[in-house]
Amino acid sequence: MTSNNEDGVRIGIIGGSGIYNFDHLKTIKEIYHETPWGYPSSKITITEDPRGFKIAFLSRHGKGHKYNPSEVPSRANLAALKNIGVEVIIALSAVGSLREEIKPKDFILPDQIIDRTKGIRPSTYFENGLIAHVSFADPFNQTLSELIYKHKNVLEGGGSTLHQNKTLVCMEGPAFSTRAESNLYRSWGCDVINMSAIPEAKLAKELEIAYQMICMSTDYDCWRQGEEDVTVDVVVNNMNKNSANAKKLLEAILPDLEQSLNDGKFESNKGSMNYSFITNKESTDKEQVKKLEFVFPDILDRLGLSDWF
Ligand SMILES: CSC[C@H]1O[C@H](OP(=O)(O)O)[C@H](O)[C@@H]1O
Ligand SMILES: Nc1ncnc2[nH]cnc12
Repeated sequence: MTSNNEDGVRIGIIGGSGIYNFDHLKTIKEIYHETPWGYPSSKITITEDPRGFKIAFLSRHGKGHKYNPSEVPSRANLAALKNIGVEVIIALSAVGSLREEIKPKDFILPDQIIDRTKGIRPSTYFENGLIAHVSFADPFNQTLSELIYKHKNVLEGGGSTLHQNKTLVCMEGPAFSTRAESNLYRSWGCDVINMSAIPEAKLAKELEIAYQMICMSTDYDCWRQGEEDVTVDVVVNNMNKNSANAKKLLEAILPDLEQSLNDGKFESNKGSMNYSFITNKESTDKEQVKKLEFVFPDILDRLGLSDWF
């Protein structure tokens, strides 16, 4: 399978609960292709901004919100975006707040994750005879986080605050947390909670994509006395209010992001996986290498196996 980046798309946006399209930009086309890891959760919409820059939008839970967080085909989602040329992803997510000072309708840029998923989500491209261990010490891209944070005043005008460098706990779901769990996460130093950052952030690292999640607070989960416990109703109501702010923030970020891409500020991710492969040549599985060509067209060169096919 070959790379398909003739559209020159370099930026991807993943929409979460309550954000199922990015329709204030001009739609150029929709793409829905199968990847070696199956179909993505939705068509990818290729849009063009006023400066002629192409942006790919993908809905994490699919049209009409049909995949629960454990079912989201994250490997296909990230592979499809990488295959069309995406180098940078901004992922949107509705989160619960575990801190008094992070109010519903505030936005958060996490810099750390605690993984409380249960191992039931496929979360690597490197298995079955081609193994690699990616460095995941810093799950988000700090350059991207800084770039987004510079535009915090876009939100402050509307009374919301943008918080930076917070710790996100990603739980399995789909049921929300018990009160004891919510308090436990607070005692661990977690600031916000969702069900979506894992494996998305891991897979983005494996694909050498600069990835930052913009979290939008919708509720105080269930730890806060006197506050309504989280329900889908509360999340959806507050996401309806958050989505206008999310689009405003994205509009402010995009010109800056495009300039940074043109200036090569995200080049350092490229080639980072070269230090992660561990399988020796004799034990490497050819089928697995073929599969990975979809996301790494130069995988044979990288593995020193150019004489293979
Ligand atoms: C609809 S409430 C729980 C749901 O909301 C968040 O989704 P997303 O991250 O895609 O915005 C959270 O992670 C859960 O999946
Ligand atoms: N309280 C919460 N727990 C997990 N995911 C969420 N998404 C929005 N609010 C949430």
